[in-house]
Amino acid sequence: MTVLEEIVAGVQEDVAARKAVTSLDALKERAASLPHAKSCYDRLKVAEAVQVIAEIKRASPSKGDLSPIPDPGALAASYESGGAAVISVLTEERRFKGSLADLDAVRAAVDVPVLRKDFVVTPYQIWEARAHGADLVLLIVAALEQTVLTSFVERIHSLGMSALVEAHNAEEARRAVDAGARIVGINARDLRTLEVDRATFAAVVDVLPDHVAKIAESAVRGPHDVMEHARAGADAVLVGETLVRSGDPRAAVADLVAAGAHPALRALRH
Ligand SMILES: O=P(O)(O)OC[C@@H](O)[C@@H](O)c1c[nH]c2ccccc12
Repeated sequence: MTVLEEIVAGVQEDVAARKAVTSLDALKERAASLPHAKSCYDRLKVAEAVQVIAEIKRASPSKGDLSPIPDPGALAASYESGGAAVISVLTEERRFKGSLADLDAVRAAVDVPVLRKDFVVTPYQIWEARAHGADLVLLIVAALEQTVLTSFVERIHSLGMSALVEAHNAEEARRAVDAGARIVGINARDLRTLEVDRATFAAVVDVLPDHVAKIAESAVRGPHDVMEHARAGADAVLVGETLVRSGDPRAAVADLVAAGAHPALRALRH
């Protein structure tokens, strides 16, 4: 079994347990009582500057515990005040130590769009995302068959949310586009092996048509990496570990945002 398959097996058990407590109808009712999801595409595909998606991440299978996050809402608010365009919240419980409670805390604390980052393998999780106030939902190409991927993208869009469809190589990136994705993430970390290759984004991005919002995910250490991804054509970067370990998350986000808005990049982006 790959790491990805192991994580998905755990997620399936956890979803079954939550389903026994909260019915799909209850989720739908809760979703219907909420304000509409915020649109994300236009915020991420901004000609003037590369945007920052800042992640609330407690732990990971590759690094173990990262940094204690006693108050995810407060951390998200710091990210927002540093200029993050979107806040990503890991909700996978076993390996990333996230939860829907984290998503709730973040949703209550910020106005910017919120991404539910999990291993989505059933439509129930898409309804959960909406019922807990998410605007954007991650889908991982490597975890889903093509027909399922396509139907999940449609479901997310039909609920007024945006799908961030994650690929790790050119074939997966093509599948993301074929599935109707308008926002595609290219992950430098291979979720099957957890190995990181920072050159992945530049190697894969050319597969994506112009209209797609292109997100460089994982292993961004600082402003230099933002500039590098920007030159390769990124519209946004998604950053977790560097921010949660920074000690000053507002300033750390602001540094990345400033790099993304650097005048030298502007000419490239027009
Ligand atoms: O902490 P990093 O290296 O900055 O990475 C953030 C994000 O890209 C990573 O958490 C991630 C990308 N895709 C995922 C899919 C599932 C879980 C986690 C992820």
